[in-house]
Amino acid sequence: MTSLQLTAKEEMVERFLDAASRGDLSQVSTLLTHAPSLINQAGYSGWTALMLAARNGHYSVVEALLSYGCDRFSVNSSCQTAYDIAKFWGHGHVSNLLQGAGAGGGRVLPGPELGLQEMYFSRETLDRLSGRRTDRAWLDARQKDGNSVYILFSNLSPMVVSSQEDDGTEAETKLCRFRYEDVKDLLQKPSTVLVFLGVDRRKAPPPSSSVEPPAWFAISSDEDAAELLKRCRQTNCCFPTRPNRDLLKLSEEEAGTVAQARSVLAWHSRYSFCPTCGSRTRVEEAGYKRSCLDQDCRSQKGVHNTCYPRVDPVVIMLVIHPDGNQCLLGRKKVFPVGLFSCLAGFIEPGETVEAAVRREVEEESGVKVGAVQYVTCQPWPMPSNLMMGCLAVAVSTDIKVDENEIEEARWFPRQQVIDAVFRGSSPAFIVPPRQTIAHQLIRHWIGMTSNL
Ligand SMILES: NC(=O)C1=CN([C@@H]2O[C@H](COP(=O)(O)OP(=O)(O)OC[C@H]3O[C@@H](n4cnc5c(N)ncnc54)[C@H](OP(=O)(O)O)[C@@H]3O)[C@@H](O)[C@H]2O)C=CC1
Ligand SMILES: [Mg+2]
Ligand SMILES: [Mg+2]
Ligand SMILES: [Mg+2]
Ligand SMILES: [Zn+2]
Repeated sequence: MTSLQLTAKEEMVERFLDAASRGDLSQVSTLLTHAPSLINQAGYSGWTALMLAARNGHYSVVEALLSYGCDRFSVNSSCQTAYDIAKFWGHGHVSNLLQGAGAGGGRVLPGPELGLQEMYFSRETLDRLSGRRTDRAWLDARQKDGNSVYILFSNLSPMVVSSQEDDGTEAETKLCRFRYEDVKDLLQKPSTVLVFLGVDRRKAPPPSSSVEPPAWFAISSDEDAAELLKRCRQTNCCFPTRPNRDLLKLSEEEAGTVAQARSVLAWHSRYSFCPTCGSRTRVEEAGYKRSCLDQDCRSQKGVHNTCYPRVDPVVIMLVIHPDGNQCLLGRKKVFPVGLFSCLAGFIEPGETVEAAVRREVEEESGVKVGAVQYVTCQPWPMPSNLMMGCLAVAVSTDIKVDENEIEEARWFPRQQVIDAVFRGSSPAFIVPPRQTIAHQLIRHWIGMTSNL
């Protein structure tokens, strides 16, 4: 009798799932009225009625199942929700419905924001106007213009002001902005470095107007930091001391400006002498060139990239397990407790992006990588990296870490990664902050539904 009852129940689940899959709204409703417990039953590979209806784009069935209170967060054996499935199969109306159904509830699974987001440090609010860098008269006029904006750096940190919430927590960090009159004495000092960053795109006047949009400059000063702070009329201003953390608190717009300014200033601080002959150098082209003062130096002849700001290319990669459902993350000793991130490494001379990915992954984790796909990049001004983000597919899975670089590396199942990104109740590990390309690559992978 018991086995007969079980068979009947299994048969009912099958009919229910089949009706959802075909989009048979009346049968779905009838079955649910008689047996409400069917609603979250799963069949083959953990597929529920909601997932099957979503797979085939049956909007009204999805709507009915949601109104009956089905669990839209349940996942199949590939850790995909009905939302993932609808999105993958291009049923935008269904994925929007599933997305909207979550309003008010805590988000625990990916939403449409999982698409690649604008990368922190990459917003270009200034038009660099590189053609103007040699126009001395124009630059002089812009420097003295009362609308021009100066940002002040000490020891490669920009002066910022942090506002505080009532509860004492830090709300926002903003750049302190200065006018020509506030800094003109600093501009006279030989040790000061001045960089023209560009003109404000947000304040571009109509084409017929003769008014120019505000120009932005970065100043690096070796004056005592406490003295520099006195120039600001605001209280709570400071020069942050931990760029990797503190510079991530700026708005997207200011972060883009700081990325440009800090990278150029970091280059000035490292290249004050000619790398070719050791002579002194002269700053030219509005802070974008340093020329050797020795006329006979080889750097004066032919193409010499030592004269221009340097950028170091770095690969950063999320390595996917051959089963498609786990990714490889590692931690360095210096990371905060529990934090795991993508592996990364400097590209070596004469190396392609793909070869650097394969070499760094094998060096640091012992895992061999096959296919490599470029995804996106991020300027990382600590001091001047261009992070090239890739997805890489592993062809071996045994881990043997290089303890000089990495403390630990592990394969993390997709569901654990989802929980960590969306702060599930007890995540197995901590992901890097949203401002990092490592975070964005992880989210990108979660948003992919490669196993469907
Ligand atoms: N935005 C993000 O999400 C992330 C950014 N990063 C950044 O990427 C960069 C590279 O990552 P990392 O794992 O450290 O790189 P690597 O794995 O290549 O290891 C760095 C080490 O390699 C040596 N090295 C080789 N070539 C260079 C070079 N051109 N410049 C500097 N050092 C070199 C250095 O050794 P030695 O010092 O002994 O000479 C350095 O300590 C770091 O600056 C890091 O801040 C990393 C992860 C995430
Ligand atoms: Mg390495
Ligand atoms: Mg590394
Ligand atoms: Mg390396
Ligand atoms: Zn020289």
